[in-house]
Amino acid sequence: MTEHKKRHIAILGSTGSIGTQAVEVVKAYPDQFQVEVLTTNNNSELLIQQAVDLKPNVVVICNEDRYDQVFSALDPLGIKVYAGAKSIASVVQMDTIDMVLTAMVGYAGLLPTIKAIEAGKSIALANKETLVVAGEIITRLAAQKGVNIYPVDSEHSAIFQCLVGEFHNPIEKIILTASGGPFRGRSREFLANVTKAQALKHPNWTMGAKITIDSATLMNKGLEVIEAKWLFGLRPGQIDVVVHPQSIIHSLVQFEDGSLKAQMGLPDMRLPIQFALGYPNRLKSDLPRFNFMDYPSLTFEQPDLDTFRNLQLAFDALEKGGNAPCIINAANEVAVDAFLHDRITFLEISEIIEACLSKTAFVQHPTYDDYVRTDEAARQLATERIKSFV
Ligand SMILES: NC(=O)C1=CN([C@@H]2O[C@H](COP(=O)(O)OP(=O)(O)OC[C@H]3O[C@@H](n4cnc5c(N)ncnc54)[C@H](OP(=O)(O)O)[C@@H]3O)[C@@H](O)[C@H]2O)C=CC1
Ligand SMILES: CC(=O)[C@@H](O)[C@H](O)COP(=O)(O)O
Ligand SMILES: [Mn+2]
Repeated sequence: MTEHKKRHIAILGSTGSIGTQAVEVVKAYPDQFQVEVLTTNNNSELLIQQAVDLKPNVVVICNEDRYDQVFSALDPLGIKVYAGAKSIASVVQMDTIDMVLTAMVGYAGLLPTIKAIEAGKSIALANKETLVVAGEIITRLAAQKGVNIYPVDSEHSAIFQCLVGEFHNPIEKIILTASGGPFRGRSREFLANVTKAQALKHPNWTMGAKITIDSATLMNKGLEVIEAKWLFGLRPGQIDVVVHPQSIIHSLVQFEDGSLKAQMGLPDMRLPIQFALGYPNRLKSDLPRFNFMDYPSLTFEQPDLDTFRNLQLAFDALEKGGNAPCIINAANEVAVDAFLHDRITFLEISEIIEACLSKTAFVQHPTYDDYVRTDEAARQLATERIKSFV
């Protein structure tokens, strides 16, 4: 990015946790960024507010029932308004966009990311589910189109930051840090009775509900292991997880000479967001600084894979390959939603994912259509399984 040319950004999921922080970042650097597109699922009020503030060319509201409300607020300002999920997949291809930040949650991120890459847009990737579901076709397509994917996820941003200046040096392994979530150190007996209110209390990060539950089950770390494989071209044996309850070291790279590089900082997503949006420049910021005296000990533990089954299931899916990660992602999305609606217990989340992994038809070399079919089949199986619990 030159100092004179603004980067034109589409923020998909602008009303969520990452989306609102991205809006904060772009507002802090008006000479660096121009927002072209904002999208939301349902949150018409916040979308209107953001659009009045940032004056994008286009907004998309997925929920078609709210189109009229958004249109009547934004059309007089000359902002185009579209409705429906399909519109997101087409607006990302607009000529005026340089970079697409994928900050929507879940499988819904896959198609817009494919369309954005097809149109040659740089990707700032928060939506880890995209790479979990279809990492092979996404990375192949990005390579074909010469598109860079910049990680936003804090661990992957940390690894990317460690790799800057080292891209010619092979990685021996990476170490993803995990907070351990709100139930770190707890037994399965304890987990049997935990509530959604307890699971939604992340010790270090304020995030959307789905990823917060994933952190509590350690599925977030499992998804991140798979995300890392595709982002950094690693074999399963090159990815370790260590529990680091303070979330200060965001992850590490070990090189072939044995040297370890880590990226550290206070847990604040605005930093990885602005690193991805501004790459290769580090933008001067007044975000709070880390003080060693506030953290007299940084500690590390082994993850407990017997208690937190989801992390093991994600390693299993990674090892199996093909559509297995797509299966666990779909089952997890359905199970987490059911847990958030008090329809299943915390431990039943893993039971559902395990059942879907063993019962959904396996495809070794999936096409995009295979992923769509796998996602549907695994969701259906998970839904049936949930009904059988009631
Ligand atoms: N939050 C964080 O700190 C981190 C998040 N991530 C990843 O970033 C992504 C976003 O997470 P987060 O911001 O926490 O999530 P949120 O739930 O806070 O926000 C999700 C955003 O996506 C929109 N959205 C939800 N469902 C759909 C859909 N089906 N189609 C289109 N848009 C949709 C939401 O709209 P509405 O407001 O109407 O619901 C909202 O704007 C996830 O993939 C997550 O794993 C990664 C690292 C850290
Ligand atoms: C902020 C971020 O990147 C999250 O993915 C975070 O890592 C969640 O923390 P844990 O999954 O380690 O609890
Ligand atoms: Mn993360």
